[in-house]
Amino acid sequence: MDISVKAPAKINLTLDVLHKRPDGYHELEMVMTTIDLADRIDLTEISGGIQLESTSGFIPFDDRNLAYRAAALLQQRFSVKKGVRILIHKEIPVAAGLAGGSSDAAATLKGLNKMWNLGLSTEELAQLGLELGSDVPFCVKGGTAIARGRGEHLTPIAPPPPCWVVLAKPQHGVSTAEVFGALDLAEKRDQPNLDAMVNALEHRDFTGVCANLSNVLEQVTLSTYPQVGKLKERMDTFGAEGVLMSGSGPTVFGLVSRESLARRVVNGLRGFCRQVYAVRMLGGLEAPLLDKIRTK
Ligand SMILES: C[C@](O)(CO)[C@H](O)COP(=O)(O)OP(=O)(O)OC[C@H]1O[C@@H](n2ccc(N)nc2=O)[C@H](O)[C@@H]1O
Ligand SMILES: Nc1ncnc2c1ncn2[C@@H]1O[C@H](COP(=O)(O)OP(=O)(O)OP(=O)(O)O)[C@@H](O)[C@H]1O
Repeated sequence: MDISVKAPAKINLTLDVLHKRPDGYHELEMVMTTIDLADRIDLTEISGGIQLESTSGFIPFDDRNLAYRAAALLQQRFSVKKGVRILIHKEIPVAAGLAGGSSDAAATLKGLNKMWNLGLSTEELAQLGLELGSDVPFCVKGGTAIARGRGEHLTPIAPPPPCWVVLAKPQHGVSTAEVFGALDLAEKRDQPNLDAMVNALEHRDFTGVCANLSNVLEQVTLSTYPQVGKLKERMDTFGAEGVLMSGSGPTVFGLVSRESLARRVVNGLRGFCRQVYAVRMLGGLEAPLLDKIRTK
């Protein structure tokens, strides 16, 4: 059986770091949502082992790849003898703060659950996903959610109102571990107003969503990479109605209510940045409409 799974990127509408935990991770509180910028994972059953190919040369092809590790985890945990060839059609920029690798891992877990008839629930897949990375449980479930803990305690909330998301990814990538490592929790920081964001989402209040975009990691990444700040300024100047860095960065996103304005922002940014995209929010649409697993 061949299976094809869509693996959408996420953005963080808010991101707060509450404290550092004894296990070295940080306790987070954030609002995450999926967007219609997606990799596609094609899975083909083979007699044994794991083979991985990708349209992108920028990702590892061995057991450092999160999709590879997702397949290996299922093989080991459930004594699966069958193998799989994984083809990753890469559209999400790498090391960008958009959870590209995590979403590939989540899609691989979901696709192989079906291909190998494992009968695992979404909750069980999310728990397995946490062994691969903090963003994987959210990527398994999708939609729009408050994420707490390392990112695995998920409360579904209302999706953002329909709008355009313009993304600009500077040429360099960013290491998530380095950004968390450079965060000084003793320093005063502008913490997001979670209630105000949730309220704006519930009321489909686009202006309220834009006004409450906030990410405490932004200042950390920005101080190492001033280009991120410049991109934010330009996005704002060209007319984006709300602008923020996603996750640990360096991708900057702008929310725009009208398509014509989204085009203007994209055209404006193209002179400064090679990787610019305009996509729609998914945020909850994907569950019924796209879900996602197509059997060929
Ligand atoms: C920044 C976010 O993208 C926000 O959505 C995520 O928190 C990062 O998720 P991720 O890339 O799946 O992160 P992981 O692969 O689990 O962790 C990478 C590194 O980030 C740091 N990390 C990550 C998550 C977390 N809650 N606390 C941390 O301190 C740790 O140093 C860890 O070694
Ligand atoms: N399938 C994959 N796709 C992209 N990167 C991968 C993949 N598997 C492993 N990686 C490695 O993971 C690192 C982070 O890449 P990724 O694109 O997932 O970052 P990110 O979008 O910043 O993630 P997050 O937002 O979850 O922190 C890269 O250095 C890359 O080499």
